[in-house]
Amino acid sequence: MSDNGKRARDLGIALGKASTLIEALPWLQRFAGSIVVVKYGGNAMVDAELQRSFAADMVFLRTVGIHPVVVHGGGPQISSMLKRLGMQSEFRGGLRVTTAEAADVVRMVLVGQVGRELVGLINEHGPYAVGMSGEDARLFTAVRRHAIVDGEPVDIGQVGDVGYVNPDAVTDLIAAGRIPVIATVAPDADGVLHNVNADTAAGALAVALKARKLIVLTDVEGLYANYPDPASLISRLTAAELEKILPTLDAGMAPKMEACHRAVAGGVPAAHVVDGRVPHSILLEIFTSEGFGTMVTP
Ligand SMILES: Nc1ncnc2c1ncn2[C@@H]1O[C@H](COP(=O)(O)OP(=O)(O)O)[C@@H](O)[C@H]1O
Ligand SMILES: CC(=O)N[C@@H](CCC(=O)OP(=O)(O)O)C(=O)O
Repeated sequence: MSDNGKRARDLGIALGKASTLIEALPWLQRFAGSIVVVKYGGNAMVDAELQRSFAADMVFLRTVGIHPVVVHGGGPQISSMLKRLGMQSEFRGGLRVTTAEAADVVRMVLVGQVGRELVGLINEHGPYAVGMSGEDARLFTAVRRHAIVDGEPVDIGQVGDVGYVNPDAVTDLIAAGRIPVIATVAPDADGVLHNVNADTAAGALAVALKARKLIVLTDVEGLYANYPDPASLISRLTAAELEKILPTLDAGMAPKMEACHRAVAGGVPAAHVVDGRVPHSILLEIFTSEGFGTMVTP
């Protein structure tokens, strides 16, 4: 390539970067000062490089004046620990059957392992992340729930929905410029520990915090009308449209889409499912005009 050709190419690349930055301006203005709840899922968190880019994204959001709140899962990590301990691990209707012994392992893995690792990765950038669980300052009060299998309710032990949220501890951390990193175990009204699905908890927390957005990361591009046909990816749907297809969804997607529905029905202006396998997918969703993944609106 000639010198002129190289210069033209370099200029083209530089202009492309500048246009990406300027495209972000209206979104930076729109979302400054608002809370974004991000659900970081087990399957999108198994790759070390992706974990690092996720941590950088959270710090990026904080640095531009958005308040990220991380709710994390850890399903694969819990399954692997239960296996190491020689304990059975079974899912019914997308939820883990949780005995009292298993609930202790869930807490140990989510709070003591997955949460700690995420906090550590974010804090490589500065003293930002503080880990907590649904047990801290009564953040979540769980109510026992059943799994629905073939249309019938089935007892699956110490598994809870979020009955009540007291978000004060989270808002205190936000006000102090921290990034809350939340594990989703929670006591019920009698103090008994329950295992709460992380998508479910993120939806309930987004409502309680009056978040501007809920973003659920996963290991597919978004919601497919005809899973796994890639041509059937839904980029946008309303809560009413989602309500119609919720009963038809498979175990993996059901809690995510239910959480999006709960958030939007509870006043959150937009809920998104985005591909956590793509580095910086959260930034692409928030700061580009096209968005990314599936968006649910009221
Ligand atoms: N309609 C659908 N659209 C997209 N994914 C679906 C759909 N139905 C089922 N799935 C499955 O749901 C999975 C995501 O759920 P899950 O594995 O529980 O995620 P995570 O660990 O991120 O919480 C996808 O990998 C996909 O296999
Ligand atoms: C009741 C229930 O199923 N709880 C989940 C909690 C963790 C979770 O939700 O993790 P992911 O987001 O990685 O799936 C579990 O035990 O696996």
